[in-house]
Amino acid sequence: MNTLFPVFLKLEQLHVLIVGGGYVGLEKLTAVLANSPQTQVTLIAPEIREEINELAASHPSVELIYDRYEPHFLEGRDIVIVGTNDKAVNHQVQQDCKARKILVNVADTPELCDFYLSSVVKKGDLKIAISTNGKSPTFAKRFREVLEEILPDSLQATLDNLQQIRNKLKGDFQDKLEKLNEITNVMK
Ligand SMILES: C[C@@]1(CC(=O)O)c2cc3[nH]c(cc4nc(cc5[nH]c(cc(n2)[C@H]1CCC(=O)O)[C@@](C)(CC(=O)O)[C@@H]5CCC(=O)O)C(CC(=O)O)=C4CCC(=O)O)c(CCC(=O)O)c3CC(=O)O
Ligand SMILES: NC(=O)C1=CN([C@@H]2O[C@H](COP(=O)(O)OP(=O)(O)OC[C@H]3O[C@@H](n4cnc5c(N)ncnc54)[C@H](O)[C@@H]3O)[C@@H](O)[C@H]2O)C=CC1
Repeated sequence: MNTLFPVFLKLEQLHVLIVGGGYVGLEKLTAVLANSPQTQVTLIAPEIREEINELAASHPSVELIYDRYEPHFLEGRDIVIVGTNDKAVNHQVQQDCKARKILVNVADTPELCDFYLSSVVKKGDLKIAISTNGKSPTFAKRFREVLEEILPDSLQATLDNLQQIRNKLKGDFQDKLEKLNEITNVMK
């Protein structure tokens, strides 16, 4: 049973810390910015990949710090993602976050994660997050590709129309609900 509880975070209202500037740091920073490009992200590592520098150059809200992890970097952070190549450091970050009640993702250690990243399907305003409960990220990636392929581009127009209708509908909550259920019945 997959007991993970899905939410869609307003990440652009939060401050994210990424510890590690290698492939994992790059992958996670890319995932953050692809969804929430204006997120305040601080990434710290003694060595930082060139691609991360390029991303930071095109995203003013990303700050890079060339330093080793120290607990004081957690100050003011809401969410932390850690993926250094030093397991002891990753573990230390996780413990420091736990002590401060900051949610933490330890990229290659599911048992130390408070949350997992998901594969994300996007069609305009429609967003679908996929979890395999950590069983197979590669399956999640492939399934994302399948959904991206089959979802029509016209979905955005449908959502825009439905929003207009929703805003125009009069009556109480129950009336609106019935009307919207009726209109969208064709989807079944
Ligand atoms: C638990 C979780 C925690 C977390 O990282 O949040 C986790 C853990 C681990 N990933 C590993 C490996 C890989 N991860 C990917 C890719 C993605 N991994 C992502 C999420 C998650 N990965 C969380 C569970 C999500 C779920 O429930 O399915 C995605 C969806 C989101 C993202 O990272 O942005 C993103 C796809 C995005 C997309 O394209 O749609 C690929 C494939 C590739 O890169 O092409 C590989 C190599 C192939 C393979 O192993 O499958 C390893 C082994 C490390 C090792 O062997 O050392 C572990 C550790 C372990 O499993 O123990
Ligand atoms: N490359 C991949 O796709 C995956 C890698 N992993 C594992 O994740 C870990 C990281 O992988 P990569 O990013 O590829 O490694 P990498 O070697 O490319 O990068 C490691 C990063 O950690 C930083 N670092 C080291 N000590 C630090 C400290 N004390 N404080 C802050 N930053 C520190 C380094 O400066 C560097 O930026 C490895 O243990 C790897 O086995 C897990 C899943 C996938």
